[in-house]
Amino acid sequence: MSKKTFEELFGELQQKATGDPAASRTAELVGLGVHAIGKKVVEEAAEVWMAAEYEGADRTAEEISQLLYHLQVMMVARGISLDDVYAHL
Ligand SMILES: N=c1c2ncn([C@@H]3O[C@H](COP(=O)(O)OP(=O)(O)OP(=O)(O)O)[C@@H](O)[C@H]3O)c2ncn1[C@@H]1O[C@H](COP(=O)(O)O)[C@@H](O)[C@H]1O
Repeated sequence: MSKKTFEELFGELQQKATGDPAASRTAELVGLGVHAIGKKVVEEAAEVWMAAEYEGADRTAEEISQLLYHLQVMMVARGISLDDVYAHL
């Protein structure tokens, strides 16, 4: 199992965003744009909901990680920093 913090993943995604879309899912998604990323955010949010209602904690945690990943990709695509988000927490 890989372990990284929310902040470490965000730094990695910022680096990957300008890389080769064939080699990086992040670069591919950023290239596809906000509309495509938004659809993934909604899809992953629904999967979190379904896992939480009908599956175990491990599956729910996995879906939450995928939702957080796609939210971070949206942040990178829109030029939103961690501090921009933390300012609202
Ligand atoms: N944490 C993630 C991560 N979570 C989810 N995903 C992507 O989200 C997908 C999960 O969504 P789905 O279950 O809907 O999969 P899918 O149906 O195949 O997706 P679609 O092709 O239909 O959109 C995975 O297959 C990955 O493509 C992630 N892709 C990358 N990361 C991390 O991001 C970093 C950079 O990754 P790259 O940009 O790929 O180098 C690395 O540390 C990765 O571990």
